[in-house]
Amino acid sequence: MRIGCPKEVKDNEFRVGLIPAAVKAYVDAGHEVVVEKGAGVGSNITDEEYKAAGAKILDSAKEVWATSDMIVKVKEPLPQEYDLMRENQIIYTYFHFAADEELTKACLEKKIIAIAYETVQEADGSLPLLKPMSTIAGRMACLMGAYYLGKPHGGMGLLPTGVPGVAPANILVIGGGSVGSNAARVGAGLGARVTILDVNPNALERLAQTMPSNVFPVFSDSHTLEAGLREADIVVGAVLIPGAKAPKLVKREHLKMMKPGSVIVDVAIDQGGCTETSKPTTHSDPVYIVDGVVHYCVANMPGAYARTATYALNNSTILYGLQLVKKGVERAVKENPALLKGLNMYKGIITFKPVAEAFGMMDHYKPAEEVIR
Ligand SMILES: NC(=O)C1=CN([C@@H]2O[C@H](COP(=O)(O)OP(=O)(O)OC[C@H]3O[C@@H](n4cnc5c(N)ncnc54)[C@H](O)[C@@H]3O)[C@@H](O)[C@H]2O)C=CC1
Ligand SMILES: CC(=O)C(=O)O
Ligand SMILES: [Mg+2]
Repeated sequence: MRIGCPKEVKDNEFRVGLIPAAVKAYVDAGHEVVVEKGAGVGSNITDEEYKAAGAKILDSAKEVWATSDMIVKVKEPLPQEYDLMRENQIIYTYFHFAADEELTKACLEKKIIAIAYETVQEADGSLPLLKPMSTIAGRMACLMGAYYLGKPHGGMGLLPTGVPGVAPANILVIGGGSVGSNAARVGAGLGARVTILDVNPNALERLAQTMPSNVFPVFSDSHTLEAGLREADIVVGAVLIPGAKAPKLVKREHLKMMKPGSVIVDVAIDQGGCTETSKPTTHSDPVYIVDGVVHYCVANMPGAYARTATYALNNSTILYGLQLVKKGVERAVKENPALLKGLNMYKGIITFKPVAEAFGMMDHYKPAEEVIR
């Protein structure tokens, strides 16, 4: 198989789909790897390092897309990449289809095979290809919140650590999975009082056992959410129903109950966001204000810490990527139920139900098990 890695095109996206060690692993398995010139620069990886690992460097994204059987990326294809996708091409990347109807329709029309990192799911419910980036975005969330609490950045002017004689911030984290637990830990490290909400009793139990004493795991319902929003200086949106549009838990009317100059960091924005007033923003223009509340909704947060993120991502993607190329996509997903869950689209058919449901496109849906026999 020929594996291609184009340079990312999203705003301030410095990650790259392959590291040199991953290139070497594919080459050692008997495959060919092509990398777009300069694709690794944002993660401090040179073309020479890719060449030394066995890759061929191509001058343009067009050549990479045109000649590869499998594309390995980080972010979803953007509109300028839609015409580069080819029928039957495997695209192995984050898609977050349920938040993006235009992307869903473009990929269906192009009849690609979409293996979405974010829905590859092991039997224990874990999301091994989302987790490394959730860890990074979670660790960033309270730092971003802290920054935007600063008066020059639109916030109320509260230093989250507090100082002797003045109380620290209250932080509300909605969702206690990978993003939420990492956000809570960093928030606690800053010295804030952290409340973390979840609906899963097992998640609450795990948090209660592992979190520092200034983190309070609480069951999430309309009352605890409202109480948390009223007292919060920073809110972190970290809920997920895998592959589905995020539930809009924070409503427009909630903003009026919140403190003026408080900050919402809606990490769940890549699945549409868990706040009614959230819309995706970029690293170049990360925040906007609604009803006095600062909204930070960057959909590719880990792109800012690309060196760490690229390596963390590859540590997980290579295991499943090798299965795809060694066995071919059909046999690989048949033999590995975790990868089957990652199959979101197969040659013009949606194979992941929450995506079809998000856009009323059930007529384009067939279960993955039926499509791959
Ligand atoms: N913006 C960005 O750059 C990034 C965004 N993300 C996104 O962050 C989101 C969270 O990801 P993870 O933490 O990995 O997911 P996860 O599956 O580890 O955790 C989600 C948690 O939300 C909880 N939950 C579901 N419904 C809830 C409700 N109604 N109230 C309270 N809790 C609820 C679940 O029980 C679960 O514990 C995802 O949308 C993910 O794609 C992840 C990385 C980067
Ligand atoms: C998960 C995701 O959307 C990201 O890392 O950018
Ligand atoms: Mg998008």
